[in-house]
Amino acid sequence: MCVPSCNVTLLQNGTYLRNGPGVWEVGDGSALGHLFDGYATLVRVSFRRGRAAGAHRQLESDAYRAAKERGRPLLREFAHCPTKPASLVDRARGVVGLVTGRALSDNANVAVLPLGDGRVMCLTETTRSSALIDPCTLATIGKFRYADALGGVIQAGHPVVTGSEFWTLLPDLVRPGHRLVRMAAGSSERNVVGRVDCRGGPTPRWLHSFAVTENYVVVLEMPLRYSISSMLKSELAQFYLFDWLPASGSYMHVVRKSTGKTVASVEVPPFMALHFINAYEEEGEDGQAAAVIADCCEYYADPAVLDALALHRLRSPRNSDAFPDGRVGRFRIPLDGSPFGELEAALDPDEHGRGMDMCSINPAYLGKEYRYAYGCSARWPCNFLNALAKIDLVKKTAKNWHDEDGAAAPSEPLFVARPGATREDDGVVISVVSDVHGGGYVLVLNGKTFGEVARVRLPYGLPYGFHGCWIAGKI
Ligand SMILES: CC(=O)/C=C/C=C(C)/C=C/C1=C(C)CCCC1(C)C
Ligand SMILES: CC(/C=C/C=O)=C\C=C\C=O
Ligand SMILES: [Fe+2]
Repeated sequence: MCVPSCNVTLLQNGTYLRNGPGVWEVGDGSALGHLFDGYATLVRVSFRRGRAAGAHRQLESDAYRAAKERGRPLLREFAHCPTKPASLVDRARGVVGLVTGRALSDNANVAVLPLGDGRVMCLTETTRSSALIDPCTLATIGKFRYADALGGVIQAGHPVVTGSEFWTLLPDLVRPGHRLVRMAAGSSERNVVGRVDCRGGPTPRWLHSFAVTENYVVVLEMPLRYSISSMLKSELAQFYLFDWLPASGSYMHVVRKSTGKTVASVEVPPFMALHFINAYEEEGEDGQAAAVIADCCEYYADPAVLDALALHRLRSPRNSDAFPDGRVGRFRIPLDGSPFGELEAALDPDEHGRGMDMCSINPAYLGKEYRYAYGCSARWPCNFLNALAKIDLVKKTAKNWHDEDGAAAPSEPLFVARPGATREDDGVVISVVSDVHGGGYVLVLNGKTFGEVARVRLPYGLPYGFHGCWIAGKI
């Protein structure tokens, strides 16, 4: 569906793409109940010669098609289990569905990623969700078929994609750990680079994202572990598919990209994080990397954020059920064999406000020492993130943006650098804002001042989305 073009002043031509959940009801009101479960809705906003034009379209996953046909969700989503098996045969079928991944949803609503070779991939955390889309029409082209025999049913929600390569982690549900894999642009074959073993328990940890530096991959182990019994019994565990087991410890691992060897594995204070922001190497006096610094959006070691994103909580009166506090959690992981790492707030959370998640950075600083991050925050107690923040990690300050009535929900602010820029914050920040009246607009902020460059009002509101990307030039 197309929206009318609007006059805007912009710094370059290109296309903003965003993925996220958009449809929670199928059939006669049969509904999914969690933000993470909505069937994927893609959004495109193309900027050309100072004008913007947009479109949105549903991603045609098997899960979405089957739910529409049968009038109810049939596959296991993040927070949804289809009907409980009534007999032993049903249970055995469930186990086969799990081992093959066929019982798990392919609703690719988390990320949309240009692979650097013209292909654009959408995915969620099931391997079978990986799909290719046409960035222009937003049509679903088909499944992304990996040309390798790595198998496995689960993958990280956030591969790290540069212009030339794709890194991801494949959780191993049998021997708790993650395989680190790499795929070159233009190829569909993933190669195993190494493996990280999970510490302290029989099941792997949940990992939505990981971080990279120039030479290393940083893998988190928080106390949220896959519940194998939830999978086998087709029941929800304490936190959907996961159990919170703080006694099993929290760890951070660092793997060298060139060898796949784990060079550090340290215990850290308990934490809860979905998203890394960035990571980089800190030099010692000898000029060699002495530590890895990894920043994430951290919820004070409280998994309650997962429940806070249930739809009944998001639809409750705004000021009850306030969204859990968050901070920029900064890990320092020593590379000298010390057994412990540190975790502290990178700045006083009062600077950005309550809540902090969905960050982006200037992509040229991926894996390098950086200064600025842009994220969603909560200026006032609210059951959703209702503001945007530009964080200065050197001065430890933040600039904030919020809609006039303070109640709109702006999605992940995506930083787009100005071509030829030399300053880290020289560019714009794009966010799609859903307002409380059911409408919305595309917001463009100045990356440096965080002042408004443009608002492009949409003829209808769009749901809150997850992660986006920028494709420069014409697609
Ligand atoms: C949006 C976000 O932070 C996390 C999303 C995670 C998802 C959608 C995980 C999905 C899964 C399924 C779709 C099937 C069962 C396995 C699991 C990995 C939980
Ligand atoms: C943390 C979050 C949304 C918060 C909104 O208030 C969404 C996480 C999405 C993961 O991809
Ligand atoms: Fe995410």
